Amino acid sequence: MSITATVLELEGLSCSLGSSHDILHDISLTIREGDILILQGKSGCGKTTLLKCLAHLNVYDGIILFHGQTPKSYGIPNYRTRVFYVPQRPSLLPGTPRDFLDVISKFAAQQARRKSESKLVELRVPIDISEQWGVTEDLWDRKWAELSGGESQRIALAAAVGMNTAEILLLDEPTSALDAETSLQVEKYLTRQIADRSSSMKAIVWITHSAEQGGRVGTRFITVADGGCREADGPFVPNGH
Ligand SMILES: Nc1ncnc2c1ncn2[C@@H]1O[C@H](COP(=O)(O)OP(=O)(O)OP(=O)(O)O)[C@@H](O)[C@H]1O
Repeated sequence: MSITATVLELEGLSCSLGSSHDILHDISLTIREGDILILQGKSGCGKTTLLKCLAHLNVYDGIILFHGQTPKSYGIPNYRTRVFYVPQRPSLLPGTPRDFLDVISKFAAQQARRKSESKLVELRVPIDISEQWGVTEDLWDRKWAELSGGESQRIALAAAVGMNTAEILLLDEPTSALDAETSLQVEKYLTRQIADRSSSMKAIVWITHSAEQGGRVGTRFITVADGGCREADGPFVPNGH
């Protein structure tokens, strides 16, 4: 029996976002190589809050370990290029997608230097991926705020996967603004990346409200409720339908 490597561990994670009660309370979870972990639950139950804790974007109590070390030990910007959060509404980001790519590429280049790799950071790759998903290159130079929801989702995802720095992708309803055909294309691309051993991407934590999508892409299924996480055998289908 092969033992799959642990990538990310949470121990006793709680988060209150400054309110008087915990939104998430004492969550422990292990994410392993090859996991596509589906996060489900009612609106407002804390799914995005959990994703943002994993990305070290929220203040939390408890421990997060990435390959056995804390996010701070990597330097937070470097950690965030490896545990990469793709927001539900990238349109709230400042500047243009190309500015975003420049920032990630600087961290990717630093990462490569640290590992003494000579690999060039190839900025064309994310643009080429987005073109496969129907986004033309000129949109990379528009302000995020001037893109449609679906355009900004595809561009943010293409940036996240195309830089080949992310080991864990944290996806917040990544296809909610896409048509069915493009959603399927994106799903196929992401699941292939996880199966491809030469890809840097080892696991995905994926929020979706669609049980069908969860069933197509997921390998593990977590329901967030009452501040905690419960693992199930399959996607959660509301009202048993
Ligand atoms: N910055 C904040 N400060 C205080 N409370 C917040 C903040 N952000 C979110 N909340 C609250 O935390 C709870 C969890 O929100 P969260 O966005 O994590 O839910 P969610 O499960 O992702 O919801 P949805 O499915 O609607 O996107 C909600 O009650 C929300 O109102």
